[in-house]
Amino acid sequence: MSSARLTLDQLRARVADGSVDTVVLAMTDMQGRLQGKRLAADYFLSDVVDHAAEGCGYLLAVDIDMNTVDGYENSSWETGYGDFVMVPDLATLRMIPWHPGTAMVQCDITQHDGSPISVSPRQILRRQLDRLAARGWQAYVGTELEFIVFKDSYEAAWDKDYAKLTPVNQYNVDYSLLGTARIEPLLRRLRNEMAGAGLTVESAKGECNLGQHEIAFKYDTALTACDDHSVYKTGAKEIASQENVSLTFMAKYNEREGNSCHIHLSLRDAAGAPVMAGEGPGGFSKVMEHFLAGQLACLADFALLLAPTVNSYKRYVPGSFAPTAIAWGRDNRTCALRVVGHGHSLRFENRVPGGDVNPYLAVAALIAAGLHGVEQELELEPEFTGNAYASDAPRVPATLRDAVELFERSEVAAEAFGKDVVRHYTHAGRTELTAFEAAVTDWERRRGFERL
Ligand SMILES: NC(=O)CC[C@H](N)C(=O)O
Repeated sequence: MSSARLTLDQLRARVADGSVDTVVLAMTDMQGRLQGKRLAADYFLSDVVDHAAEGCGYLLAVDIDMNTVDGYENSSWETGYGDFVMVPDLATLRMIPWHPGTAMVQCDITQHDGSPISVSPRQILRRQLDRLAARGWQAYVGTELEFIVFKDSYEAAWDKDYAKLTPVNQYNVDYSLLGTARIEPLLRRLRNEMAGAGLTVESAKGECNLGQHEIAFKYDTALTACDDHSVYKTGAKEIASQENVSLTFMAKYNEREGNSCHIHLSLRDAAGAPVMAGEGPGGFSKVMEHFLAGQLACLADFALLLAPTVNSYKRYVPGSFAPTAIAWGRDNRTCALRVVGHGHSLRFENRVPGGDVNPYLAVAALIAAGLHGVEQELELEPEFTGNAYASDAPRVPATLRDAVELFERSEVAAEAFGKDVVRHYTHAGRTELTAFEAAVTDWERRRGFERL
């Protein structure tokens, strides 16, 4: 456990001496957002630690706008929109340095009888981690979120309909120290306060789009990496808001470079020895060959879990550093799957997810894909060299509609995640498509207002 994490005894001591008065009880919803309640710290200690708390079951059945959506099995008007149980996972207890006197705990979501709610993202990941554990393996994960910062506050951005915002940099600031210096007070707060929340910060760097930046955190065990990702994403927006600016993780803010969330994954055995490194070609083990072959085999089927919105698919543009080709290469940024490192650090990077990804669902998808490759002993195709944008390799699905249909039909998905999970997230995808089709966009107005 990182030293910045809190034990329950440490929390008790801080509540007793008055340095903590609030505990945020948080869960990650389908969209990857932290939802929950702010609890009086005394109430958390006296009641919630032992008896958990309740939240409305619709938190795993609404759309991004918090609209009720018909057709979900877990929660609906028919079921009376009753509560589920938010069970704090005390291993996630941490300070939230950007709010005074505040700690946070993240939750598993269960029925009242204690059985897990299968469509909860954290549970979906746990199920895949259990499958790995049955083989004696543990996944290590790093998620790399990019974001774009604007001088406008969130409220001002809303009032302007998110048009004509002012990015904090006016030119491409990829690796630019001048570029990061422009917003170092914000970046420094993000780095230091995330460290205070228990994340291990590595670095911040500028990126290609105007005002685009990335902060890198050290990899961790898969569940912790996803928990931390959720805390960071919410926290970054909260800190930006305190600084009177806004930042977005949306996959494609404009027609320039999108916001990626590359996900790195490696496996270790119970003794901590690398599972992916071996004596085979390229220093790969047989497990690595099969696991990577599984990624190639399932990427299109599982794209919905890597790219959940209409907007996600706009990133996949040739020459944008976002992938279009389902291929693997060694340190090749034109492939969806980029293999890097050796020995302990040998891992693959899946470059498909954007900043709108739900990390629990994406990491679950990567593990399920890998295990499919291992179970079926899939043979790994030769490494791709050169420009995969110009190759005839299979393509990353081009639209959310394609991804929904592929996921719905996928036998591997039904087997790995369960049919209820496939139905649930297929329905979420279709809900998003229906909302999009009902929207009249600024693009349509520009095309049609005068000229048509
Ligand atoms: N650092 C990079 O490779 C850039 C990634 C690019 N911004 C994307 O959306 O995929």
